[in-house]
Amino acid sequence: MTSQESLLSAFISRQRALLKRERDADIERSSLLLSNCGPKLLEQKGLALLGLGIVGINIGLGGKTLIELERPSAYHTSPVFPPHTLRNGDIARIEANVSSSAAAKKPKKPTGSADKDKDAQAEGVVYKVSETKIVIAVDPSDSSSDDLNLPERCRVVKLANSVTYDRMDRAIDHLERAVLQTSSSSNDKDKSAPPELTPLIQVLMGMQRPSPKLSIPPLQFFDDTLNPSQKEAVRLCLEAPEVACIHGPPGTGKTHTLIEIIRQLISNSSTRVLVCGASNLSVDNILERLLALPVLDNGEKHKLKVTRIGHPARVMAHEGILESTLEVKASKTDQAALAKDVKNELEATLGVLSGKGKGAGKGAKGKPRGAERKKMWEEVKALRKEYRQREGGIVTSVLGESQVVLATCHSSGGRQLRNHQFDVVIIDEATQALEAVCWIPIFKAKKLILAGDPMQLPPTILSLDKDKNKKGSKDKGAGSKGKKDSKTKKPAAEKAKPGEKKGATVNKDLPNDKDGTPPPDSEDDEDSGSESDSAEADAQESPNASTSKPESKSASNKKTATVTYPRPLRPPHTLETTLFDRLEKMYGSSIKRMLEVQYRMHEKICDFPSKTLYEGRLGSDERVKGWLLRDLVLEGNDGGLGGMDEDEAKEVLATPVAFYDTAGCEYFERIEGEDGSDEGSKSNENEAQVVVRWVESMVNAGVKPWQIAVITPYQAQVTLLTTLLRPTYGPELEIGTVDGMQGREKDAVGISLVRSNDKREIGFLKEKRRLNGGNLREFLAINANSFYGCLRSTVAMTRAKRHLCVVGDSSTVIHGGSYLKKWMKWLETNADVRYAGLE
Ligand SMILES: Nc1ncnc2c1ncn2[C@@H]1O[C@H](COP(=O)(O)OP(=O)(O)OP(=O)(O)O)[C@@H](O)[C@H]1O
Repeated sequence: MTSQESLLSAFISRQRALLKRERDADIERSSLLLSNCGPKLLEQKGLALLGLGIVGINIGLGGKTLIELERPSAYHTSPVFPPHTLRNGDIARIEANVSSSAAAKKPKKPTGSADKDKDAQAEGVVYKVSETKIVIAVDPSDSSSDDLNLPERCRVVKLANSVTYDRMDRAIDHLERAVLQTSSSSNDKDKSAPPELTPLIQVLMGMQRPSPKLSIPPLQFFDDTLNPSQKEAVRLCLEAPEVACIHGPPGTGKTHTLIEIIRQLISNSSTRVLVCGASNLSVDNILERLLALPVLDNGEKHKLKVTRIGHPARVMAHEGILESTLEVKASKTDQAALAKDVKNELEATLGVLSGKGKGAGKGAKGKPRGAERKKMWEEVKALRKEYRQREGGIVTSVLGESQVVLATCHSSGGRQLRNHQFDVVIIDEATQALEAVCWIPIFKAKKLILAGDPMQLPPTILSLDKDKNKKGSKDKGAGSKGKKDSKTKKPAAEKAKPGEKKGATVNKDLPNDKDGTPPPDSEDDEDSGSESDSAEADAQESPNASTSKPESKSASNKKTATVTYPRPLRPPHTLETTLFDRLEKMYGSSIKRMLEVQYRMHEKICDFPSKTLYEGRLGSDERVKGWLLRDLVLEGNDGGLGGMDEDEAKEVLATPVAFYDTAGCEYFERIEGEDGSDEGSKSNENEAQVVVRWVESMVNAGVKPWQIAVITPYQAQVTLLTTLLRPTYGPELEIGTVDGMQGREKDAVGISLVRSNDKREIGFLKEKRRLNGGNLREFLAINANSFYGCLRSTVAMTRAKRHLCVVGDSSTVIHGGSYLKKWMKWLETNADVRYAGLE
């Protein structure tokens, strides 16, 4: 084996081992839950829906059987489901709804076990879910769920999603076969010819340098309002032969820039673009903006030919979204009528067989049995085959005509896109996607554009939590995600001892690197610098310059070391290292552009993140840099000053950043745990009262509740604040962890930091990406002993547009590592500091 081959093998083995560990952690989490909890408890935890009846059986794309379930009025007073976590794409099982007492009499079988009661259950994917109806798509090729002999009364239980892992594993197998040019990977049985080793794959895997820039004609921007850094990013992406990255800090117009790139790419050629996102929301966000655009084509206005694969997360947001789905488009083709006849026949036969859907005349008890049933199943199989063939032709023609196809990274690996190739693949939110999931669409194109912000939240990794739990980590806040942040400066106590290889404890069970391969990618080549390094060292180099110096390295490195790019491929240290991170490290700034003007925040709100996270280069657009609540209220917020004295109101509204410091007040946190251990979520009653007073002053001064959000990292504090604020201000005032807050912004944002104790302990607030985090995400954290079924929110200082108010105990928070220490110092100097106890 050459040294390059052993390097590639080491990288692939590490990816596989990390993915396996992640899959195991996920399975362990689900099966622990499923085997430990009865159905009632599962429903309470949002993982099951009980007492459902089947109301319809239809056929969806791919010949899948769509089983519709609702809450029958016979069992429930309300048809509305209780709160649950079943979402599109989740794997779920429909099973008999036996009562707990009946189940207790039977010998116990773990609900999550593979040993299935085949007669009374079917496994599938959540296809659609509304307040009152859930549709599960069952794949007929999974023979165990073919017979649909489902019970009268069912429940739906959420299962571990192995499909995602299977697709990622296959992508890594594919990668191995491509880079080593073997006909089979060490992991799979596929003996076909190895996939083409394109220049893109070679660049991504460090086998060749990026090729010289493409020469492109002078650019005519569709949107001439793009700022210079956005235009630069567009140019970089168009000129890059293989790969380009856009670094978009919060509110800098990342999506805006991507839209221009897509328009440029498809404007004058037959270029086809696959646009992927880490989440359905990010895909829909781009789709919505594309649908709003007219495109000039031969002098005439035409809508873009856009197709969305998979089910949109927000169907109602834009009427065109649903119209753009492959499903709806396919149903409108000329060939669709023929397929529809087959589909109707198929649905009718299935209805008879299940005794439920269309064609079921005899009721559940009159379902055909024996030979008659067998014969009907043969018919179903033949009809399904015919339907699939017809439908396959339709799908190919719809996709073939599309200039832009949009899908999540995961769903780009589905049957519909099999054998479809594109010129360019764009991955949005790439800094929140595992590298392996990015490879699913990468194989479908010759060129890759990644967009994201490595300074916001990394992908959620469950296996890191396991490691942390094993190591006795105490804090189980939203930060039970892994801690590693490639840019996070660690406080001295957390740094490795001299000679100790960082990551050694985490990776004990991973395969050793072969001789001669570089050590795993770790934090040791960065971020060991002093606290003050970031801002001043940043001034030395432009992030957009093609340079041989690394960006944001430790102070000493920055001052002395010159790094030669490209740097070799390294096996990842953790799955939190994204493809974006890795490429940045391998090729430096030559393949990346940072967007440098933000359009969201008052410049004061932007100042701290800019200095500490973005090397002081995040500027504010003229229109937003000075905007205050005062302007909002006085200029047509149709309201008076809510009874507040005008001068007083003006003062309240004229402050971009306020800090209520509770240091010395002894406003101590409370730990919400069954056993009172430090494991539980935390709340802070006195601090919550300060937040209430802040909200009161805002509203009294004329700010509307819908213009305000309160964010806190702890679920217990969210609950407390909700109890205190909701009765007065209603649901318009957003509090904490609502998943719909992802990517949102508010005019006034209050952050309640909660932590205050005399031990000076502070847990997951340490993660600086979490504080900056542009995305609020829900996170179900589970460990071996207990289930934290709460939806957590990310504290996001960059959500605020005109006013940010921080409430917390600086004397505790200052011990949360260098980033928080810096933040507390910054607040002391720059914010309007109000000592909570005195006011
Ligand atoms: N060149 C520009 N001129 C004027 N406004 C702009 C420009 N670029 C972006 N914006 C505005 O800035 C806001 C943020 O843009 P966009 O949603 O594209 O940013 P983003 O980086 O994708 O956001 P997020 O931080 O949520 O990821 C939008 O209101 C957008 O209209």
